[in-house]
Amino acid sequence: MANLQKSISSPQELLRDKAWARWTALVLLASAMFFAYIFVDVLSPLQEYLQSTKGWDPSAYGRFAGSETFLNVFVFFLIFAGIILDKMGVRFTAILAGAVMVAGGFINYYALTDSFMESGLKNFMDDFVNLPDTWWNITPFYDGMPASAKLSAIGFMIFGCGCEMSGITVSRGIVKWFEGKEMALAMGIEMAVARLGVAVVFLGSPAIATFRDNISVSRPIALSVLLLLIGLIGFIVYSFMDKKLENEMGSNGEVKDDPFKISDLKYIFSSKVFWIVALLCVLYYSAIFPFQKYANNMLQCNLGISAEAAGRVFFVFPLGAAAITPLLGNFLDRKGKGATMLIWGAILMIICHLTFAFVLPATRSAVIAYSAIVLLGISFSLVPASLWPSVPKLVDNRLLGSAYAVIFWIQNIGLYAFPMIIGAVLAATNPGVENAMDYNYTVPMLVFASLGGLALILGIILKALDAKKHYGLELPNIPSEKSLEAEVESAEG
Ligand SMILES: C[C@H](N)C(=O)N[C@@H](CCCCN)C(=O)O
Repeated sequence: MANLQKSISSPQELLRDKAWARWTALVLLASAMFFAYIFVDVLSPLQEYLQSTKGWDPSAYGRFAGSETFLNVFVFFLIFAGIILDKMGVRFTAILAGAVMVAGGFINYYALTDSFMESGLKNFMDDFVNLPDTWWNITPFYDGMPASAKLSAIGFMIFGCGCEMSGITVSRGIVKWFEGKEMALAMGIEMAVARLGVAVVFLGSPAIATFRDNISVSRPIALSVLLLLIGLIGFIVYSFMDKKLENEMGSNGEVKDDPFKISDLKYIFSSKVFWIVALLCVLYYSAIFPFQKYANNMLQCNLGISAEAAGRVFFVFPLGAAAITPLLGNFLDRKGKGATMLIWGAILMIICHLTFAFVLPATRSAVIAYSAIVLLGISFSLVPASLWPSVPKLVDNRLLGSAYAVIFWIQNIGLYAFPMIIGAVLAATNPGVENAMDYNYTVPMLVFASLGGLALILGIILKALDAKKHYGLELPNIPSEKSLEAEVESAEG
């Protein structure tokens, strides 16, 4: 109805009504996310080389990997990012987020260069950036951690602020350009492009690091900082389009929201349906991204194969998700069924993790491994394709940036905690195991399956609540011609 009212009161065509313009805006926003996701995982396939050339043992690597979410979770950066987004708008926040990613990326690159190793800063990091390594220590540094890992962690945590800030800004930007149009398809394409970034990196990063048999871990990271810079330029170009659209909206009598006030955050925090979505998000994603960190080794242990071979099996996961997410987004735009898709996504995830827990160790079958990974890819399309486009149906537009930010913040807590929890569970259930190929992953996989079980319960509650309160989660984003005609008739008479 809101869209219909907008179209009744705004006869002049806006920039976002032109297909070429809104899809160009999407290309600019999605490219920046593609480059960001490349950076997120650029070092993931290089663990072995980080150890041999920079002395990073598994704990140094683990602390570095966990640092990405540190400032977002513990310094509440994501909450501030949401407030900045709602107060300052998409274009300011996009450029800020892009610049923060470049700055963090550059620090991470510098930490891995020879110049850093010869600098006074290295000695400073060795001597002064130390914290006692006790069991409760959740900081990204510990005494004895290589200086390059410490500075990399600082760079990565700054990058993580920019990356998550970009994530919420891009979602907000897509709503701005695609609301009432192909919104879920656009979000699906944006996420698909990001997944391609992850797939590209697992093949490209080792090839670039070992170019001409001269191993350099700083080479792929230098290239990805360059890509982040291109992403920032994309955000700057986007900001001109955003400005033009906003000017048109102002001069066209387009619905103007009340300005955002921080006290309005109480509407988000007091909304029951918002909490259900946020909890569903943290439970579901905690069984996906942290699983990704252990998947290679889990496949190695269950199938008795090398890390490279396991990587090739797991490669179909981001690729499959990239292929299916836009199709499901398109389905959601035209047919709806968002809450049902969330439920099916959780069911498929439970089946996959239970297969990894019980069936794979018993059969050691590559066919079963591939089938489960493909199913998980479908699950990882169903949930993101329906979750993110559903948020605008639950939250007022002017609070949308903050709403995405709070969901990301809660999700980031899970993303920070679960890699550690799973590591601890793996160690506790495999006492005395020394060879990394000999781990039994049944209990960790059961933990992931339980997260899926809880997400499923929340999905069912969400669907029931939607049926009662009519949020429209099961309705299409693009109103059918019939329903538009009916609305026009009722508006006229
Ligand atoms: C990790 C990040 N917080 C996240 O949730 N990413 C989502 C995409 C959210 C939409 C970004 N515009 C993902 O599925 O990767």
